[in-house]
Amino acid sequence: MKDLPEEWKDHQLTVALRIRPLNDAEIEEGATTVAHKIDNQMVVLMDPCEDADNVLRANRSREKTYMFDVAFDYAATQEDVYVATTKNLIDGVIAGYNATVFAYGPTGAGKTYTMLGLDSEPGIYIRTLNDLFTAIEDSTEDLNCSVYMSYIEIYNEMIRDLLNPSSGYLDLREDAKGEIRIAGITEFSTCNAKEIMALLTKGNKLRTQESTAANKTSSRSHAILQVAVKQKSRVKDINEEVRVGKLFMVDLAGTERASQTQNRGKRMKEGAHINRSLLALANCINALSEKGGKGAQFVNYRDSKLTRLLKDALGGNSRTVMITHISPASSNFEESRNTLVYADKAKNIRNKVKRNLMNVSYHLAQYTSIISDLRSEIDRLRAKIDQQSQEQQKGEKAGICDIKAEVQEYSHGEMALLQEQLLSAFREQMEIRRSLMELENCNMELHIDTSRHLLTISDWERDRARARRVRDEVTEEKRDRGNEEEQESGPEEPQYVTAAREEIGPLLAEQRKTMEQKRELEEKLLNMKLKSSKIEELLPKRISNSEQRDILTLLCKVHELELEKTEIQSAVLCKENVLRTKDFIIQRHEQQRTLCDDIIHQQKALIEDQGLCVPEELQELYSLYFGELSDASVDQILNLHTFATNPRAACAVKNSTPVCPTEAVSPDTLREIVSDTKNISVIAAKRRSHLRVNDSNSRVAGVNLASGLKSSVSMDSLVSTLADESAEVKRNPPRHRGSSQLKQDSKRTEGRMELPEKQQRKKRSRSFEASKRHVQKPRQNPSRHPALESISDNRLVRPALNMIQQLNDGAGNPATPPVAKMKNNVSHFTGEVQLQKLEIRGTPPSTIHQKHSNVKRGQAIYKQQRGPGDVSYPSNLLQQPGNYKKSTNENPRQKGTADVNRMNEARQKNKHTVKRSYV
Ligand SMILES: Nc1ncnc2c1ncn2[C@@H]1O[C@H](COP(=O)(O)OP(=O)(O)OP(=O)(O)O)[C@@H](O)[C@H]1O
Repeated sequence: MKDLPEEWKDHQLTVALRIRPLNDAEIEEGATTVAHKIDNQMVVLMDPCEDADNVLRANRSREKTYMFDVAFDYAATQEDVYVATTKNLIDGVIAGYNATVFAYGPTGAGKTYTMLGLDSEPGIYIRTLNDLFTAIEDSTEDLNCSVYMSYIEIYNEMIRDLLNPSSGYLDLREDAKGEIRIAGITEFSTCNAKEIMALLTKGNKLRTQESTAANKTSSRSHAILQVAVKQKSRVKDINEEVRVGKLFMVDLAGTERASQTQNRGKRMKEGAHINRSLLALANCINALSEKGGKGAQFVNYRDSKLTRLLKDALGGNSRTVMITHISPASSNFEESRNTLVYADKAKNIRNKVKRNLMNVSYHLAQYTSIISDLRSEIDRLRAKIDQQSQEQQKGEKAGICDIKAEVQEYSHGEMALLQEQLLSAFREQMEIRRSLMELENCNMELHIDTSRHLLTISDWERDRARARRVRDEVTEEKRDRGNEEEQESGPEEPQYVTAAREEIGPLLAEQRKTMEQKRELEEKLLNMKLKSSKIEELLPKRISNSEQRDILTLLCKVHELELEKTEIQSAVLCKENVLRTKDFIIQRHEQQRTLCDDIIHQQKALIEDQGLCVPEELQELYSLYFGELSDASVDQILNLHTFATNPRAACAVKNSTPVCPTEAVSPDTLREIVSDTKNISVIAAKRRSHLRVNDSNSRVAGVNLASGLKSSVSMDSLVSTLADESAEVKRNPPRHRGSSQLKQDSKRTEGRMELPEKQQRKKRSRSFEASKRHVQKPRQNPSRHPALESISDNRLVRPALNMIQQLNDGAGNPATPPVAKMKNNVSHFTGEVQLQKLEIRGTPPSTIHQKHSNVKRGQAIYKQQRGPGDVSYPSNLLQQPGNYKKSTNENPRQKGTADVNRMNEARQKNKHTVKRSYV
């Protein structure tokens, strides 16, 4: 599958600037040109108030230069703008990436002109669609491609389908993956550019446009044209990959000042909505530019439907181009300056773009049903084979004449036809099963969404009830004191709760729809099963020769292999879930640990600044902490972890076997690892000695260190399993060993590794490696599990088809008995499946334990520092731990992010202090 260059994926928002020509009204009012393009990237904006005769040029600073990715002025044609901004997004969309182009700027600055254009000068919409279809036609890849188009407008914060206006106002919904969707939107599937143009024209006629003083054809809404290119392989397969690239083209309404547009009544209300949503957009741009797309600055997309819809385009998975528009006129100086400031900020936004590859995902519960179906199918086929063999034996006794007749009756061609029919019935069944699973997935997502909304509402209701209770109590008290005051009304329902209430209805309707579709598919599956059993009945009643029996056996085998594959996929899915959870835990621990580190560093600086004397026990903890958390120690532990997860390297060390230089772990690395192993043993021994000291001496501040160090004990056991040498270190805790001693130990180990008496183990280790290498195929997509990667190579029906192909090929070739060849294939295939099983391994929990122990230790030190001493801490420092433990009133959906944000913010605030003291 064709991929795009790396720079495409880590993408900085492309910002273009277009200065339109002065219009008649501006010329009439005597406006001068204040915005000039200097070169292809630079523009200058001059303040019209500047006095040209002032030789000292006191206002010089008001002449401001801006740099953009590309700049156009009145001389630029529509084609120039399209080629420089949008044309090169098309390849990406076809390759399965998202892209967005949006026109931004004040009213009358030329946004609609750029996006839609005129009949004689078509804009970006039409040019892009034309080129998109041409590119699809020219594509040489063997893919089934379909193009879907939708066109909506956001008018007064309401979404209207421009291709199906009768559908009323539509709702926004966030799916389980956090993607924003428009519920009930009409997506037209088209196969030619003409059709899509007709749809576009139809939609444009429906877009809300009015005349204002600033623009005769002012767009009163934001229009979003979405084109999705969906491609899948022509070969049907349960592991089939679907590639979906989406292109959003957005023509925003323009910012406007009531004085400038002279709007009243309805127009003014529209203007207020437009300004509000554009303000939300500007806020998002501000927040995103400050964090450069990476930091922890909270970006509030929820403030308007526009920002919710543009969430991916601004801060997510999309390559985005912003075409900013300004008027060159002096009368529009203020608008132009504001627009340029935002456009300048937007340049800092960074997006990570990833290909939208949807491996047809399977729901876990569905696996169970498929597995049991396949099992019963196998049992049935086996029973049939047994029965046929018995009958054959009887038949042999009955007489050879009957068999001959049957053989003639079922000629070779007929048998092949029956096989083909059986296999295609089986394929169709798998297809239906896949659709069923997709529906099940979809249903599950809808269910999760509904539950989440219900949770949001119930949380809010609970908070409101609590607030009401408190208010009632206060009112009661006031009344008792004779203070009769007007009763306050309760808090207003927040927007996200109202949105949740609104979204529940459509979600339930959607669920009913998917259930109905599921029922229909189940019926179809039942019919398919009946059909295949009828085909089987057509097979010869009595197996007349071994070839026929082998064909049945092979059919059985195909089912068995399918079953194994399904089981493997199911296991992978489970494992991925577990890994995802582990990742999350690690991430949380990492953040907590960093926070603890910062606090400890600050507290230590404070103690040192104030010249306080630290209890010996705390001092010991400090040295242990700084020693262990130094980068070197962590690297060693990580190395050890890598090493421990590599069975071959572990085996080599255990057996002191030299490793072949061509193999994955070089002797150097191995030596380092052995030395690391020993260093870690030393650390572990130190820990134990501290543990003993703490057990006997302390419990002073109620710090249960033992619990914090539990994981280090498990680390010890890991070390002892890996290297025999560590046992020696354990018996004799090397408290006084220096680094030179460690080096000697390491050399000794090296020497031992050269000993020849472990030849046999070495051989075993090599043969294991050979089998492993066979499994380790190059990874196409690093985000996928390697096992899944290799499974997708073994397509469902391909082995069966190959076998039949071989049967046909080998028919006329006496040198290659077809069935024997097929058997070979089957056993090879079975071997592959077994090796795939070997590939699926869990992640040893040592990483999590290690991080967990670091966090615990950080917390222990923190507690000791905060103990009953009389040190006065700065208030921001005292707030931190409380902050991240405290439960918040935020929307539960945002709670996790809010916690993380708070922690990062706290870290950010304290960073420079830490640097001053320690770096
Ligand atoms: N580059 C250009 N060359 C020639 N005419 C232009 C150019 N840009 C804009 N115009 C003209 O200026 C007028 C206003 O442009 P347009 O309607 O595109 O503005 P807009 O930014 O979309 O405004 P609004 O936000 O109010 O919808 C139109 O008559 C348009 O034809």
